[in-house]
Amino acid sequence: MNVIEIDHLTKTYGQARGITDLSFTVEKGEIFGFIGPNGAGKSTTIRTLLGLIHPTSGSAKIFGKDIIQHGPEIKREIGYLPSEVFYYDNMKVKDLLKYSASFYNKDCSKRIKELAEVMDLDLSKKIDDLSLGNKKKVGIVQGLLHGPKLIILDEPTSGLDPLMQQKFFELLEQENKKGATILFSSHILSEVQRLCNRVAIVKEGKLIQLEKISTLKESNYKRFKIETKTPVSAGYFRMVGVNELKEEGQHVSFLYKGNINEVMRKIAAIEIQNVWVEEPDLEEIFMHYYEKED
Ligand SMILES: Nc1ncnc2c1ncn2[C@@H]1O[C@H](COP(=O)(O)OP(=O)(O)OP(=O)(O)O)[C@@H](O)[C@H]1O
Repeated sequence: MNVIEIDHLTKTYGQARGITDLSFTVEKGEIFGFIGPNGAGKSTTIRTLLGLIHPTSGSAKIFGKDIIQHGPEIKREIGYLPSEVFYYDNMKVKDLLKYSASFYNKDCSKRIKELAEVMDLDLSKKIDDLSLGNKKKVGIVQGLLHGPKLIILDEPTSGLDPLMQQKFFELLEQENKKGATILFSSHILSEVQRLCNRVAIVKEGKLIQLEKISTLKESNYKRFKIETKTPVSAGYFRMVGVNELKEEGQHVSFLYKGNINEVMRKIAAIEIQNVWVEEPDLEEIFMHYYEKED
């Protein structure tokens, strides 16, 4: 079952491009990554899904229901963490969270306490006195307190220290195990790689790739690092499938995509000291997509 269905969604801001003809689906139970550089259209997509802005054309469904016709009903089952959180600074954290909880027809007080404990958030403090990271934690608790079926996170980790990021990810994994579907927007690839099953890559408002993280990593490039006994002649490894070739004396490195035997034969034909074949991280693969598309 699809929790999110985006169908040829376009949003323009006057003359400015937001997103263009975007289509993809997110299945129930997925942790779905939504990656792209600044200005790619991630927030525009999310804000459209939440009914905060209206699409110029196209449509989208959440839980099988049209986002415009059934907006308020859908939103009760969504937990949303915006990229930037703004609050009435004078309020205490617990009062703000109580107020947020009042929008749902359930008692969220126990869950608020649990979440605050996990995220190490002091409920008795005034919002005004909180650091940026702690304000972010308030947003996290606010987004999760009602046990939403769909969690939408827009660049959620900015401002959180590594320990808190880890705790936050564990929390998301627990929510996912309990059945929540997660849409996780980010420009930080390592966190998407760590958390998500599938990913949509957007660039300049358009979808350029939709892939399982495992496929994205496996079916593509391998990073070769080679140490030779004597310096190799310049361009020795320049062959079809080799990218980002760096030759520095006895050290050669490149990304390779293609028939592995061909590159192995090339390596075997010279005296080598050492060789490393690694999975490139998503960052490297991602940069490559972008270069290719430019
Ligand atoms: N209110 C607005 N008015 C005009 N243009 C806008 C508005 N909001 C977004 N845009 C434009 O739409 C495009 C997509 O922006 P969006 O904020 O959706 O990208 P993003 O991928 O979320 O990037 P970021 O990570 O920087 O938030 C950009 O070119 C941006 O300048």
